[in-house]
Amino acid sequence: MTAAISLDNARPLDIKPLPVASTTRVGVLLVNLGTPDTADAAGVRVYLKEFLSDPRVIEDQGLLWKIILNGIILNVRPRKKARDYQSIWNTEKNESPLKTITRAQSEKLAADIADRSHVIVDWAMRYGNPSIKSGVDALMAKGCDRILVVPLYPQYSAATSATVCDEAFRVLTELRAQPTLRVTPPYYNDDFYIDALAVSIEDHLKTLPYKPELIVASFHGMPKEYVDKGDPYREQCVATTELLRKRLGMDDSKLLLTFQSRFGFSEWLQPYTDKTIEKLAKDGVKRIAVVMPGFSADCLETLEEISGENAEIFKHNGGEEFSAVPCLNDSAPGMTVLRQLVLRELQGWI
Ligand SMILES: C=CC1=C(C)c2cc3[nH]c(cc4nc(cc5[nH]c(cc1n2)c(C)c5CCC(=O)O)C(CCC(=O)O)=C4C)c(C)c3C=C
Ligand SMILES: [Fe+2]
Ligand SMILES: [Fe+2]
Repeated sequence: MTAAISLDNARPLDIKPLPVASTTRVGVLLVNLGTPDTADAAGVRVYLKEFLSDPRVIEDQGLLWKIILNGIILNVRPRKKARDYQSIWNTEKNESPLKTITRAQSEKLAADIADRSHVIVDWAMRYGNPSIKSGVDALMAKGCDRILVVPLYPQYSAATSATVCDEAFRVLTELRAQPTLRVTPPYYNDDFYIDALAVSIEDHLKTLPYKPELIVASFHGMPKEYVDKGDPYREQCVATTELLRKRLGMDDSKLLLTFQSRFGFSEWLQPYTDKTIEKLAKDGVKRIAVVMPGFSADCLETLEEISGENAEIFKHNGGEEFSAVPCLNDSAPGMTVLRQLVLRELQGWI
């Protein structure tokens, strides 16, 4: 996988169109990570149990892990995390922001490509609801015999992208008449993604009454061991950050790369976001902005952990101004990313 990492993001989009396959309908299924159905301990418990029982996420699912998960984590963590979810919950729709935003992305993408009337767009969550199975069933019920699965992660990791594929293909194992599946590749180095990130940062900075001294690009972390075993995730985060630096004309002292959301006691990818932010404040940096390029939608990890916890860490240690750049979400630049990615990968099908 290492050889596949590329900083060459100049792939043209005007590739000669392939001959179009004769098909009934084509489905596009956007898939994000998943989130609890309710912001109470019971809802978070169900979600965490499914998530943390996935061997793509916790690779060692041995007896010791089962004891820790069922005996400690699922008894302690849901109560605390339920409070965190309550602090960001979309009370109007009674759902987590990750669901609201993924649905909006799906609806806008459908409207964006409405001129291709035989394409149907839907969305799903890898853990929780709506499930990948319900998404595949719904698309098939509408006559889709080809489905493009879109893992909503710019950088590939086995813990995110691969487990979406695992589940999509597992769903197909239950079918006699299967639809044909395609999966979009990671888009960590595509021009349209880097441009959208740059525009979203520049637009956000214009809204601030101050100029940040530097920007922290914080990606979700993972155990270092997974990368040591060959997961290309870190290299793709590095590539995204380098391309973004180039695009914004910043060096590594002005656009820092960090990893957040450490879980458990093993070493995760470093530098850690919270430790970096603490050190910056202690070193006298007063104004920072944080961007989270690895999240295609705002969620617990961006809204609570970064905008809440990490802003607090910064200010507690002497920092003065902290601002988080919203994720691409269903913004115009964000929708351009999804449209370009999907239309490129649908070639030959539409
Ligand atoms: C070993 C555990 C985890 C790995 C590996 C991991 C990788 C990973 N996760 C995301 C994206 C998201 N993670 C989110 C929440 C979340 N992540 C973990 C653990 C691992 N993630 C947990 C236990 C949780 C739940 C919250 C908590 O208990 O701390 C979310 C937010 C979901 C939401 O409801 O808003 C996202 C998104 C990526 C991209 C990634 C890749 C390395
Ligand atoms: Fe996570
Ligand atoms: Fe977190």
